[in-house]
Amino acid sequence: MTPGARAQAAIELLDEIIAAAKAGGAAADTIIVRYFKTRRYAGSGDRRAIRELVYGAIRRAGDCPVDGRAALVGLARERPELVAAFDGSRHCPAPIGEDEVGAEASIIPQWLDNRVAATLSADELPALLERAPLDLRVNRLKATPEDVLAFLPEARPGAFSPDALRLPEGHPIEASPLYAEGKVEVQDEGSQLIALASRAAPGMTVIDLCAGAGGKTLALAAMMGGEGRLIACDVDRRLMRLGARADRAGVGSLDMRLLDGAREAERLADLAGAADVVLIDAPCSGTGTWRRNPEARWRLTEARLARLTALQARVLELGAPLVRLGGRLVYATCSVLAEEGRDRVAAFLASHAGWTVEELPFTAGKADGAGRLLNPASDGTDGFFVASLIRSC
Ligand SMILES: C[S@@+](CC[C@H](N)C(=O)[O-])C[C@H]1O[C@@H](n2cnc3c(N)ncnc32)[C@H](O)[C@@H]1O
Repeated sequence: MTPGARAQAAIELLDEIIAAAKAGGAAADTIIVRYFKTRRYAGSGDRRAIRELVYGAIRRAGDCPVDGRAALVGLARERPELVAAFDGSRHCPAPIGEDEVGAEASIIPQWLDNRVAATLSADELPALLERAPLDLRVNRLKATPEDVLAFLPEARPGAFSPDALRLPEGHPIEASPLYAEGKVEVQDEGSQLIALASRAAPGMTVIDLCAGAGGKTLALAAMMGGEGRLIACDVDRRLMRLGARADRAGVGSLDMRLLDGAREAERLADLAGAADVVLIDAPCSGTGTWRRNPEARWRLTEARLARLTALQARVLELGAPLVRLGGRLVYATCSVLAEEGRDRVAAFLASHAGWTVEELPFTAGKADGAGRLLNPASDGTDGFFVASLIRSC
């Protein structure tokens, strides 16, 4: 494909991605895979180049551009070599008009500027959109970091988590026997710290209330060393993928509960006051993971954020009664917004007597209300808020 045809393909893809973001449709990655399935003439070099253009345009636009052309013209204003691809020939985009400026460059959607500024400084913002590193968690059920390092000398130990290793970008770890044998999981070091915050240990009863596909459940299982009771719950069917992942990771017994969103409390009634640890990795805006998912900025709206904060309050209400006296409630979000993190926990503490705040077992992040806030610039992790509360009566 010519540079112009690649630019045209990028515009078409961006049009679809923008429409999907506005309508709550498929993710950018899914749209790109689908697009190339029906265009076999695009070789691997074309695909790589088009993908790079699409993500370049997404990363530089905090607000959703009016259309794909505006998104790519904005990128071309920063990359003069791309302007020539707009030459108007067959299968190529029309030349860029003199007064055509394209989508504005920004990191944060304008409506969120002040809210992000409440927790992060201006020099911490660019890292929210920089490429994420490739982190591994060594699965202690099957290996030690030393075992893994012997096979992966290119890996570097993480800065905070004893089980974290960082690989060079693009490393094909998923093709490695270490991965196939369940000795390592791909997991951001920040996610590993959320599991560590739980202080889960052998013999405990641990509930992962919002387990998703089980990334943190597997980390909890490794901390428990195969002893105790681990219960993974979620309202989303992707929880069912956890069985195969747990087998690969050598997790012996795991209670999986697919919850009905309207009747969760009923399904959890037998666990009231029973848990040493309840982890609530709450559904959130994902502002801390924009570097992996930059188009999520185009999907977030004021109304969606309000629905999420209400849901966060609800899952806290659901999880708190499951904690035994002296047990621990760990609340986390992969968001840097105060309303999803420190304000959520402050509201919980203000309306629930008998909970005390506990120090977290790591130094990453900065103090933020009752918890700590990790961010890519200072910690090299995704952005996370996490707090640990102990039930005292
Ligand atoms: C941040 S994700 C969890 C990610 C997961 N812990 C991991 O490490 O991969 C939040 C999860 O909360 C789940 N969720 C939303 N509402 C819920 C509810 N009422 N009860 C339990 N889980 C809920 C979502 O389905 C989603 O999987």
